[in-house]
Amino acid sequence: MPAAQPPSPANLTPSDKASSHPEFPLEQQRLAGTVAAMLHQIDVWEDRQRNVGADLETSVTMADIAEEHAAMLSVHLSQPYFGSLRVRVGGREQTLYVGKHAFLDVKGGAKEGHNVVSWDSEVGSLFYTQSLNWTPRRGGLGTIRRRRQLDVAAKQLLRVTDLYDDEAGGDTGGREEVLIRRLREQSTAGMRDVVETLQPEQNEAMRAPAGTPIIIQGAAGSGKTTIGFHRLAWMMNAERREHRARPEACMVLMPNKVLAAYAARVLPDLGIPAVPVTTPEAWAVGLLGLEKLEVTDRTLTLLLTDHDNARRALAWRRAKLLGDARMLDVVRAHIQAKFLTALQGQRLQEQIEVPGRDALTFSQTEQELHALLLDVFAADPLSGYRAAFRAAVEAEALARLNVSEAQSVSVLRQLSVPLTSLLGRVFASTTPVTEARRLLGSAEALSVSGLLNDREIRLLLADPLQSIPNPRRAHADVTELPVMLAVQALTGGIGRQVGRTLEPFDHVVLDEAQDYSPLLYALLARATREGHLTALGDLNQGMHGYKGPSNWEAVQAVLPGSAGSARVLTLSRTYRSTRQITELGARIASTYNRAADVVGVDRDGAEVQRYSNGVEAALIARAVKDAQAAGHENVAIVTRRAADADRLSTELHDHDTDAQPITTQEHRYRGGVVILPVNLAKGLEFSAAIVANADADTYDESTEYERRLLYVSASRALHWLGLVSAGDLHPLVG
Ligand SMILES: Nc1ncnc2c1ncn2[C@@H]1O[C@H](COP(=O)(O)OP(=O)(O)OP(=O)(O)O)[C@@H](O)[C@H]1O
Repeated sequence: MPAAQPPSPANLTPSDKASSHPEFPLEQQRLAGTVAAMLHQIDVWEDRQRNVGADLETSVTMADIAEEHAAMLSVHLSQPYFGSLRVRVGGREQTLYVGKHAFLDVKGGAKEGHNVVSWDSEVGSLFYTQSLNWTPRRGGLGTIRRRRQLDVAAKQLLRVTDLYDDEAGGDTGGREEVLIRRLREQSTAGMRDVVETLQPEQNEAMRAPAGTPIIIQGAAGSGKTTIGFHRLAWMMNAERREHRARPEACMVLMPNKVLAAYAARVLPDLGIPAVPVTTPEAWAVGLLGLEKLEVTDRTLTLLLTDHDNARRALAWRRAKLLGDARMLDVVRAHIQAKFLTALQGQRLQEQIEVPGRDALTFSQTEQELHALLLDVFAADPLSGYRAAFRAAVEAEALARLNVSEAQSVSVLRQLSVPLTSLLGRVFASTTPVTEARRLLGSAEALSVSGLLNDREIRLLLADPLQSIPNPRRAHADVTELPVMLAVQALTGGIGRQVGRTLEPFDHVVLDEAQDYSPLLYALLARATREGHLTALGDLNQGMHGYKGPSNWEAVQAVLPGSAGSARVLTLSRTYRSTRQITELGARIASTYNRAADVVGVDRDGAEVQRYSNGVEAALIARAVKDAQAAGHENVAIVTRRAADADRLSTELHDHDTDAQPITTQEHRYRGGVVILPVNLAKGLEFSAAIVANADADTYDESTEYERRLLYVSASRALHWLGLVSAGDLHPLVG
């Protein structure tokens, strides 16, 4: 059944029956008034003659700031708002308009002004909740009388939909109607914002008190990633006060670079284009200063290729233990012992010249240095032991020599060389990669903390991955990377590089959070302001249980919060796909996940199309044509492996089908017809998806991991899904 061209603001016109709402003309008038008020304000800001201050410099600054305001507001002229709220406070009724950007209509005045409140303000939240009462800041009781969605595009009102109306008996069902209209739209080449249709439970998760670490748990398509980005934007609002975050001081971590680039496209729409988006591995190797390091996942290779169950179990348990949060203290105890040993026999004695004073000597005995280092360990500095020890010795010198502030620069310069050489003797041999491996290869080093029992130490010393080759280049395995990062964090520091110093991130968002170890969480918590980590994940979708936490409690335990301890918030509905696609996905997921019963938005679509028993490339080409004939431009062909995608993209040429391959992390998704392996498709979504090789040979039915991959492949489509096999289709989807 070919899908009709789904409606979108672009192809809706006011002549639709939507304009039949009795207040449509009134709202139209109001919109014209708001646009005029905004235009007037933009003119005022752009008029450099008006923005004059006491002197030239102040005038230039004022004019620049005004121009910046004008530029920010101009972006929102075409859609000043998307909804309104009729509220009653203290016996007075008022209508508030809600948009993506706040606007204060100075000229219009408080009464008939065309003000717009921002979606991420406290008042804006009232548009999304289910509750009908609230306590305004000034006290008293506020009541919601009406919630109204206003579809606006290109300064035109397209549709008026009441979501709740006191006078019409309360809930109108309009919220679901608006949501379904939105979900019928075609996919784009980037993640979209959902500011206009945020659902109540998503709104609540997004607005969990700032300063509280949160873990958003939800099934595939429940909007976790989307909500994580919205929370980040919400964190930038001035109303968050001391918790307010700066875009450039935040970080988003996505599981691969293709997804990172796809998701980052939502940032400008949310008004936060400057947020860095990267992957945990890229961030880790960058911090280690080893950008060329190849990151492997040899445990995964072993789990997929080795049939010796005992060895597989050993590899799994060892990887789990490497990511255990206790490893931070294991590393800590080991390197502290190492540095204290290296300090033995060291002392410092230096002649210092200070003009106008007799020759001075600054000296530190081994015992004194030892005491300073213990103080540094106790302070647990963000900058790491090395920098903090240097600062401690310098502070000691300035205090002992009792020099003026002006003289201190010269004193520190004279101390610099001998101090660097002392630091070299104590810390130099500790590079994160070698030290982590030294620790993991020594029973003695592993036992220093007293945290690991003999069985655990033996497990870490074992090498179940022996048979899996290592690359020729310098490499690190994903399972050992967090231990290396722990060495780095404690010795050289961890956080956001600002010039030559490290500062904590204002806020960090971690996607696919079920695939990262508690140790990584402990390190991220260290690198970030307290309580400012948002993790998005689904324990049921875990592809890499050996790397991830066994439960969210293990993560909560290592995430301190300044405004409350870590909370797990669950999103219960899924939004991505039509009923037909959601049902097929649920069938696959139910084979490994008893909690697979997710509630999807009930949206009807095309039947799932099946193509089998023929020439593979010809069948895929036919599926692509069918998807396009059904009106879908963004079509993905999902393969099991990158090599299949490369081969098929060539073979498809013989069938007049051009599919762009996305087979490495360096490729970017730009829309159109693409062909990509399932590991790079995770997190992406397309109007139509075609699962290539959807058969039991490719996705081994007896292996849970393979069934999980089949689920990921089959759950990428919004509207149209095709399943292809040269032979019979996989029993789970046939
Ligand atoms: N409130 C909403 N309004 C409109 N669309 C929504 C809403 N919430 C989610 N969506 C849409 O649902 C789809 C899935 O969202 P998203 O990718 O954030 O989910 P996810 O939980 O991270 O999925 P996965 O686990 O598969 O990565 C996207 O197309 C998103 O735009």
